[in-house]
Amino acid sequence: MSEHERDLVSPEADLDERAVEGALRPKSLDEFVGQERVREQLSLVLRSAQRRGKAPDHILMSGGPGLGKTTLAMIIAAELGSSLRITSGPAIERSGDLAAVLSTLHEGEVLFLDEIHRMARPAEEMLYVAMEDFRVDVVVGKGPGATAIPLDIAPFTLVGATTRAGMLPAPLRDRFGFVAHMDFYRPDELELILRRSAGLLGADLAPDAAVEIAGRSRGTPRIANRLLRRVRDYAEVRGDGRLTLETARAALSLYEVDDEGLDRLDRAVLTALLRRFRGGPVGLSTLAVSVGEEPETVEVVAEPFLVRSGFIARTPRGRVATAEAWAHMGLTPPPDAAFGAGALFGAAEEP
Ligand SMILES: Nc1ncnc2c1ncn2[C@@H]1O[C@H](COP(=O)(O)OP(=O)(O)OP(=O)(O)O)[C@@H](O)[C@H]1O
Repeated sequence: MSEHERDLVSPEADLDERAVEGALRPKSLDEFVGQERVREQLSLVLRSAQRRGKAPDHILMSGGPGLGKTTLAMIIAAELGSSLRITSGPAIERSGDLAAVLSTLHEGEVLFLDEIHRMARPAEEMLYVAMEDFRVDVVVGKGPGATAIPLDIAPFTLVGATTRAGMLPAPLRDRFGFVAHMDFYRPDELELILRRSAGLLGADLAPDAAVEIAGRSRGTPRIANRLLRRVRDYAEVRGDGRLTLETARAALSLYEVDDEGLDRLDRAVLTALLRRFRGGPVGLSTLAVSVGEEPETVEVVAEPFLVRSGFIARTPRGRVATAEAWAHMGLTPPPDAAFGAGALFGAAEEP
């Protein structure tokens, strides 16, 4: 499977794609589609801070890639009328890296720290103090002679983002005044996002084509916008430029993204599980070998969405196809199919 094919339904983006995405980002909370609860909560946090004339509490956003965390961080800064500084956990390898960022912040600035769970441990401790007391202790010298020189920093608001809130140490989590949990988007929300993006791209998107693309976008705005760009390409080259239902279907079938948003790898895994292993249970490695992939690829790339969509269940005895998987692939389950024989009943998840 080529990189390009897989990229179509991956929730991650490379630098080139992020540059393209910039043009499609909503600029205010009102423009931000979906996540109603988060939007309402956030709006309250920001308004009350503005009334008090203070920087709002630190904000943690948790949720998968492509759900709009960076976009929201930009909106927070814009709503507060302040500027945004962006860094990420992997970029902070030593506490000095963090000290350099913190000590150059201006009053009221918003610091967006993406993938905060991947920050170096010593930097974490420095961040605790900075968040609570707006102070950085800079250590000068080494060994027994080392001394910590306290340095005041400007009051700021930290916006941390993580795909795994559970992986954050409790002392760090506790220092956030508000945690925004970002969920996958409903198809009607994705439809709105697609219409908005089409408008910005100057594309003529038919309402039923928006429904079609939304249904294949895995609940993720980034994937929706990406599929929209591919359908637009197709419409421009092979059609008259209009994004009709027919064009959307033809384009997505060419790119092998099916009506549930499964791509070739997803379908290969399901086909192997159903045809070769009669729906399982089968171990991850055996399943991976049968589709010619590394177990890790199957586990990390394909499985999470297959499990989330209810096509595969992870049981202590291995992977099992559900009734939905048989139906989606247009196959008839054998009478002794695992999902019917109580294999799923009461089964705990495999670690
Ligand atoms: N609620 C939304 N309304 C409209 N567009 C959205 C929304 N959420 C995300 N998008 C669009 O989806 C794309 C990806 O969003 P964003 O970069 O904010 O995701 P992210 O959660 O920060 O992802 P990552 O963790 O990979 O950085 C952007 O082009 C953005 O404009």
